Amino acid sequence: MTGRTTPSGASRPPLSLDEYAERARTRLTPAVWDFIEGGAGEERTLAANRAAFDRTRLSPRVLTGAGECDPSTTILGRRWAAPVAVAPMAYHTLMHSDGETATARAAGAAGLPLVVSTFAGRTFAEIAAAATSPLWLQVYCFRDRATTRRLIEHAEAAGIEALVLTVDTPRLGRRLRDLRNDFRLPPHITPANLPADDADYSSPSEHGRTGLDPALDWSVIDWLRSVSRLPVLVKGVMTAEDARRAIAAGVDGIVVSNHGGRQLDGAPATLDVLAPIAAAVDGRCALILDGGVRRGRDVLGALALGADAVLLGRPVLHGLAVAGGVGVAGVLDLVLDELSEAMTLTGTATVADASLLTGPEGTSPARHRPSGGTPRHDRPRPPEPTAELHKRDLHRSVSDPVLDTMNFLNEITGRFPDVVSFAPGRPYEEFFDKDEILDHIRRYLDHLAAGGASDEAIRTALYQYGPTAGQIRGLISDSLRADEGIDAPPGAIVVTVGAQEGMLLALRALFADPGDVLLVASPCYVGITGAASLLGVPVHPVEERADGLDVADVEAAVLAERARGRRPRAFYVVPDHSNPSGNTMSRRAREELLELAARHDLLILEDSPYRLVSPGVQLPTLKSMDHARRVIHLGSYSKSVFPSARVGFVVADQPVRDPSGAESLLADELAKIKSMVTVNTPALSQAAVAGALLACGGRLTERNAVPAKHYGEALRVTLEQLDRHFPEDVRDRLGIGWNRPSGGFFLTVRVPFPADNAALLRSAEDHGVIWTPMAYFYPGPGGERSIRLSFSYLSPAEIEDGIARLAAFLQAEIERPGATGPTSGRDT
Ligand SMILES: Cc1cc2nc3c(=O)[nH]c(=O)nc-3n(C[C@H](O)[C@H](O)[C@H](O)COP(=O)(O)O)c2cc1C
Repeated sequence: MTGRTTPSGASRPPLSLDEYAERARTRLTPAVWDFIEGGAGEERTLAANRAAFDRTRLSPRVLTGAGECDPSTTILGRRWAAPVAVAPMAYHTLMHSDGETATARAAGAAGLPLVVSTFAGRTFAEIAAAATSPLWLQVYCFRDRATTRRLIEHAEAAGIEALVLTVDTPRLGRRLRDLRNDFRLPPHITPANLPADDADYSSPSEHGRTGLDPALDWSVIDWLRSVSRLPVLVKGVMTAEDARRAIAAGVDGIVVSNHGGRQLDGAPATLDVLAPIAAAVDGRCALILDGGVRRGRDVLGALALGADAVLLGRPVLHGLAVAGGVGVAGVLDLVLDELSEAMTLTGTATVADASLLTGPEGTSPARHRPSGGTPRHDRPRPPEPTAELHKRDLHRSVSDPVLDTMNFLNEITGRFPDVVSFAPGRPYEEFFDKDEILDHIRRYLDHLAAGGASDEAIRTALYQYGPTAGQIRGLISDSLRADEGIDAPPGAIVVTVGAQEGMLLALRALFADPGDVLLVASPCYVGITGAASLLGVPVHPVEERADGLDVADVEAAVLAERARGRRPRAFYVVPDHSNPSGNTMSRRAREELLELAARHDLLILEDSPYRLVSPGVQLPTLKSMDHARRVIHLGSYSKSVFPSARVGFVVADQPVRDPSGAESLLADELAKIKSMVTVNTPALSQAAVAGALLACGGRLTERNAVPAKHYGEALRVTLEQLDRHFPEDVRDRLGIGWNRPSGGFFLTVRVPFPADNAALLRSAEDHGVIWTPMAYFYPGPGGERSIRLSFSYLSPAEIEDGIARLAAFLQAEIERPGATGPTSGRDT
């Protein structure tokens, strides 16, 4: 260790990060010192960062019984020894020839992550070989996106775990010290992970001006997601509003940063903007702060104001300059030691408790006020600390808006119980008889007895765990043959808890590689996109045209994904009376889709729950037309029997060969997965559905003749009322239109204004009618000016009343000033 010589002649390690800085200064050339130490302009922001921490006061708390403190924390699912990581900084090789490898080794020894700069001086492979703790990549987005993409791909190949997009650098700030020094990198200092071609990296500011993309907007997050599946953080957010935008863009974390005062001089100190940003973020993603952290207690101060962790910048470079990796280790150990001291003296047992501390010159939060003069024996026992979970530590799907889609609707329905609701896609309740369910179960038991089953066997079938793939597969197989022309042996069927479980099983089994993509017709039933989100399956929406799905669009999507190096694995579609659009694929389109599937080795997930409750003759299912076993058919009895049974099924007759050459069916593999999901579909539910199938000889079309007529009538009344309120000339003038499905539960109405949650609220509040914004069903942008009307749950009289209310709402909305301006997304 290179320490200074004390008056007594002994060399001692630095006792503070400032001492490290002092020693580093003497070891570096003035120009390099200025390069790392300097800020932009008059360095007001640089100074403000530190001053904000200097103002911070932490109140000591005594006799808390906290004992040994635990500074460890979990960020993006990984345990860190303390809430500190090394900030991304260019060219560690300027400080020491080992550069980032030394830093990575020291960070690993301390159990802290390193954020590797786009301009690292050592290669990702070298850094990864030295690292033993998480590595993240800081990303600068270049004008040439291909360079950025390759950078990310190389980093991913080396095992980088997250991307930190720096968003405060459309150009480099004017750093006067560098300008005065005419600072240039020595020829041997180059960015090891960027192309060494014609780019001149010697002047960072000059390269920044020509290389960095100055026109980035929030869509860059989508772009990053399209090139990488890694978590994405944005670094450089300084306002609550931008934090909200970042969350809306789907980031996994935010770094509150002013780039260590090196960009906009005059920007506030990061610590000063932290609290409002933390309030806006509200635990929805990881929140990290950097700038001016120079002591362990600064870490605690940032945590107290809502940060989950901090990045340490310049002090790491100081350590590196002083003694290479040993110096970095010294710096990190010192910070952790100081943090431990601060935690212990403030009675902060864990980092979660840090939120209870005082902020800068703040006051102690009420939770920590002493309990006053209450006599000891009367005092209530302090409450047991409850386990507190953070959303950011949960799987990212729980923050996916898809999984939240229906919350707003439910909330509105609860608040306005008297509205006419065109929202729920539910069967009409008048068709249910409270005693019929018992008859169904009785009939099934009689059927088992008639088949020779003993009382004991029947008892077992009803009360015990059952076969995973289901116990009514024979009846389902017969019914599919009678009703749908689908020839599926019982062994090719798995009985599921609703079609929803079928989707989950099929996706889990089929999507084995991160490059496998699910294509979906869009707008799309949220059950499938939600399941894909749970499983981390990437989704590529294929947009329906006004008159339905065009198979050429599916092919274009297949080719586009192939060009990106991903494998389109399956296409999900509701061919008949689709939810949500109501469209039906023509026979020709079905044939074309099957041909396309054969041509491109694509599987089709066919989901068709509305056929058997729709009037008239239905087109053949894709599965009945499928002679090459390309179609996996997802079935549901929710509409054709009743939804509370939660019984569905999958027909998966695809042969699966294992390495020894043995063959099974995909259904067998799905059953294995099911054994770890729901074990088996409840026997009671299967018995009820079986009884219903037996009652009609498996012919659900016959059983549903009356409901199908009713739903057809509901559709007719809905269309008739729309026509009545908006005759052709009126609807053309107003810019309103709708499709005319031939069955199902839904239709789409196009409107000339944004049909968003705010409009829905006005519709409920002022006009007593509810519908579903079509945008809910688009995996990407789209549907902003369309609504879904569901007519299945309403009587003709309610529909008549509801459409009159809807007409009044549409009229009022069109007359609202500015309501019919353009939207950013596509309309349907
Ligand atoms: C020499 C130096 C190089 C830097 N290079 C980068 C970089 O390549 N990418 C980036 O996002 N931030 C970069 N930063 C900013 C840091 O990541 C961080 O925001 C800042 O240094 C934190 O402030 P602190 O140094 O006061 O701790 C750099 C900072 C310094 C001092």
